[in-house]
Formats: sequence, C-alpha cells, structure tokens
Amino acid sequence: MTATDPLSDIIIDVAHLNFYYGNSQALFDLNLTFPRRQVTALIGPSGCGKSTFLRCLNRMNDLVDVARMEGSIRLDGTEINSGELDVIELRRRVGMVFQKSNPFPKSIYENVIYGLRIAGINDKHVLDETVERSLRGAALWDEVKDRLHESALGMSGGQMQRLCIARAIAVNPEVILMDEPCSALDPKSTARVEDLIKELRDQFTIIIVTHNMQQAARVSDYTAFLFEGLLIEFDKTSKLFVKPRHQQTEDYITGRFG
Ligand SMILES: Nc1ncnc2c1ncn2[C@@H]1O[C@H](COP(=O)(O)OP(=O)(O)OP(=O)(O)O)[C@@H](O)[C@H]1O
Repeated sequence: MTATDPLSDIIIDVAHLNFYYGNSQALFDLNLTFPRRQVTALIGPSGCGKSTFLRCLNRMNDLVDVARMEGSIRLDGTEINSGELDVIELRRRVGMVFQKSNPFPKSIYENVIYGLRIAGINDKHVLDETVERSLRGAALWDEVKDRLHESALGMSGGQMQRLCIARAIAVNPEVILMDEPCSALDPKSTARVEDLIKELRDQFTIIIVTHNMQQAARVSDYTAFLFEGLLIEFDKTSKLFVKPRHQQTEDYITGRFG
C-alpha cells in the first residue's frame, strides 16, 4: 500500500464487531476500516444490518434497551465504547444526518447553531460566522441568507435536508454518518444533496447508507456490501461495481435480489 493510498490513512477501525438485539444477532464479526476524507457507501438488501452498523459508529444504538455490542470500534485509535471518549464528544466528532430531515421548530439560524448553544457558546460573532460557514458548506446560504430568522419549517424538503447537513457540520465533526439521506427527496433535491456530498468529502469522512445503487456508484469512493449481517465485500466503488469478487455482490448489484 503506498503513502498516497487512502487506505493507508484510516479514521475508523472496526474489528470483530458483533451486534445483538436481545437474543437475535444482527451483525457478525465485521472487520472494516474507513479511509479518512473519503465517501464510503454501505449497501445491501433490506434488513442486512446497514443502519445498525452505521448507528454503532456513534453509539446511537445505546438508546435501544435490548442492544448489545461486542468487539472494537476505534476512532483515530480511541476505543469509542470505553470510558476514554464520552458519548457527547463522540457524537460531536461523528455527526449524523437521518433519512427524514428533522429540523427543530425554530429559525433557520437557531437550527444551525443548535449544537453550539448546547455547548454553551453564545458569542454572537462566533454564532454568525458558524451559520454562514455551515450554510455555505451545505450549499444553502444563497437561498436562505435573507430569511435566517424565519422558521425552518417553511423550507422545502430538499432545503430542510441540507439544513440538517449544515447543522451537522456546524460543530466541526470529523465524520458524518448519513442514513439514506435522499430517500424522502425528489430527483432534483437528491441531485443537489449528491453534489454536496461530493464537495464535503474534501473536509469530512462520510459514511452513507443507501438503497440506491446508482447513488452509491455516483457519490462514493469505497463501498461495503453487507448481507444478512455479514460483510461480504469492501472495495473501491469503481472496482466493486465493475468487477466484484463475490457472486453474492454481483447478484445484488445486478438486481438479481434485494
Ligand atoms: N430496535 C430493534 N430491535 C430489534 N431488532 C431490530 C431493531 N432494529 C433493527 N432490528 C433488526 O436488525 C436487523 C437489521 O436491521 P437494520 O435496520 O440495521 O437493517 P438495514 O439493512 O438498515 O435495513 P433497511 O435497508 O430495511 O433499513 C433486522 O433483522 C431488523 O429487524
């Protein structure tokens, strides 16, 4: 592996990850590393564990009573499930954008700086700067700069999803997890979010769950294919979609099941 190979610069290292909901095992011995400042897509048929895996990466599964995880997930070398990293700091460093946009019933401005307010930051200069930087980063600034203090709930669905991306980047995360971020959007808004993902990759590591294989092929640098809780194949997207190593991957990407 050469020094310029992205796989030589790893931000998240997953080893022997098993995950259970009560007695039912959802993930089986996953071993995978996520390269820094690259987009990795998680694909696979419904129920294969994509969302469960994504939610392990910032401990969102802690909210599920019956959930239990074994194995190791290291963020830049620090075990995320040990006492070394508290969950609030983890979620600042590993942000999340959900399938359905979830703006708060507040102004556009207050939505963006929500994480800063929680952290006790009230300096107007810092907040104004963060709002502009984040909205520009989310390709939304020009559309909303004249109505920052109006309710976010008056925005279109595509704008709301980009607002949620702005809210995620406002706290300077290192990783952004996206769980089917375009599934509720029309084709035009989807194209805007996909363009945005490609732009954000210069600054952030992005891990995206998608059902849409064309989308995975368009936006990601790497792809992981999961099937029934197992990682079947992980490779460069350009390779996995053209010359998969496993029959199951080929069957899935050619639409034979799923
Ligand atoms: N809160 C939960 N409690 C119990 N079982 C769950 C829970 N969430 C998910 N599961 C189960 O875990 C398995 C993996 O689900 P998960 O949602 O991670 O799959 P997925 O690949 O993201 O599916 P989809 O593409 O349909 O969203 C499924 O069998 C699902 O029924």
